[in-house]
Amino acid sequence: MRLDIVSIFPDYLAPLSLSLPGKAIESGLVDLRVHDLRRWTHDRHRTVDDTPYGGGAGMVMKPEPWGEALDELVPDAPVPDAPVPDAPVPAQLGRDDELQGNQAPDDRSQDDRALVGAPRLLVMTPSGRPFTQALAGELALERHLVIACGRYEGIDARVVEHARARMRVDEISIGDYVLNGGEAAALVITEAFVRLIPGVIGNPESLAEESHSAGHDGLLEYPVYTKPPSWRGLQVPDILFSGHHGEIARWRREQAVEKTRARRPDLLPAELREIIVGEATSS
Ligand SMILES: COc1ccc2nc(C(=O)O)sc2c1
Repeated sequence: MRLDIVSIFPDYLAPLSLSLPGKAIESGLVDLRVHDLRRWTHDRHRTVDDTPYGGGAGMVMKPEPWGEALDELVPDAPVPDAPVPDAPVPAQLGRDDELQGNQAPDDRSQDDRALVGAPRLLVMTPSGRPFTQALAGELALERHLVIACGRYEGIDARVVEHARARMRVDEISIGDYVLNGGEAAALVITEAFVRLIPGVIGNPESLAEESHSAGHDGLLEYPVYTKPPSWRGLQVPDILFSGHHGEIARWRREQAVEKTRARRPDLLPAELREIIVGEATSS
């Protein structure tokens, strides 16, 4: 995968050279290129923003630098008409695939598979669609991603409008809170999808039982323990010493369901949602 990230604070993306993303880059699985948006400015002050039309507080990112950046990073290559080689199946898709009826890539139509090879622009914005594990699984399949990190009050809307005419564009948010710019969000989504690229994590099985993974029905993870067996008067649950793998798996599933029910009932599979009949009929 080629990954271009454009920001006015390129140093903010330095942590991507550490840990897992760093290993993915060293191994050549990810070709990361971080760019300073000001490279595509031509005035003495390297201006990237201006006052908003219609008034209002703050500044808006000018369209020209972004337009020139995308022209350079995503030349107008036609969508590949050659058959797309088998796309690597993602280590996992998230639960909201079931909710949204998404198919695993091997069920994609030929057109969809052809698009997998076309560049995809991700614009980080608080008004974007929520980033999910399912989307992370999709992005792990892409060959060329460009991530645009907004700042100030956002990027002139014509940048996305123009880009949509020539590439796939997703406006994405990592959550319902306010950041100062898209760089932190870019770090988060990059960590989430790079680890799903086949070959990045040594043991893909470790992905199967993570929170939000389809292999775990999208449930939250069960509690984990390691040595010592007793720590500050707190014991490891006896079941984990039993050696009964079936019983241990059952206990872990129960723990995951209860944790999900308590913290994220919205993630519970329909068949596990409690129907409290008594209360419903007493009135
Ligand atoms: C102006 O640029 C911003 C500002 C806030 C923000 N918040 C994001 C989020 O994903 O929550 S992306 C993003 C970009």
